[in-house]
Amino acid sequence: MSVKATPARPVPAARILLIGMMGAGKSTVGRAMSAATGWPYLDNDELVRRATGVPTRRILHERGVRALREAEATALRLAVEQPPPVIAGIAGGVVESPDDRRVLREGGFVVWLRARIETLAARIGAGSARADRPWLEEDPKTVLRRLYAGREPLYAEVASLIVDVDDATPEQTVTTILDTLRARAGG
Ligand SMILES: Nc1ncnc2c1ncn2[C@@H]1O[C@H](COP(=O)(O)OP(=O)(O)O)[C@@H](O)[C@H]1O
Ligand SMILES: O=C(O)C1=C[C@@H](OP(=O)(O)O)[C@@H](O)[C@H](O)C1
Ligand SMILES: [Mg+2]
Repeated sequence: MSVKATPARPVPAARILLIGMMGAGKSTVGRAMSAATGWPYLDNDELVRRATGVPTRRILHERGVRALREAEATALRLAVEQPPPVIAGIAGGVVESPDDRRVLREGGFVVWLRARIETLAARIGAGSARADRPWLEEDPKTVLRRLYAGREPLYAEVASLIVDVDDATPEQTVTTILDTLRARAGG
């Protein structure tokens, strides 16, 4: 399948907030969208480091899950303060907080990159992608299933757009999102 190299019309400036489970492709799609649009991409990991001075993995190991969630909630608030156009990759777990769901809904165009457990496990179950994800020290599929069961309705609740990413390249997902923004702006 070919991907449009040049958008038919300019995409209206937006604050795009990418959400979804770890391994859904938030960082990859965010960077591909940045390359396609020239808009800046801010990743949760980078925002956490900016807010706390410490990488996400170290926060988890040294201060625990509560501290990591707090840092990721702060990162979300930094993301929604950025003037559009901007793209941000939001931590997978922030939807578990009602307050953070409100910040998401009010903060931008929320895109849920939805993927099956099998897709997530295949993408993060091995190699450096797994090493970077402290949550997956047990069996990845078991962890993913448990987390996803609680989060699926919450992602649905906050999403402005849902994109199924299982069979899409990052570039195809970018095109889907940008086409939707253009269409919603009347073009
Ligand atoms: N559409 C895709 N097809 C195949 N692999 C992908 C796709 N999107 C991401 N990946 C791979 O999956 C892994 C996780 O992607 P990443 O962007 O880090 O996800 P997230 O930020 O949502 O946790 C990376 O190794 C990445 O290269
Ligand atoms: O889903 C989660 O609970 C988490 C996902 C990770 O980010 P990615 O979604 O970029 O892997 C990171 O925020 C943290 O380890 C928690
Ligand atoms: Mg990521």
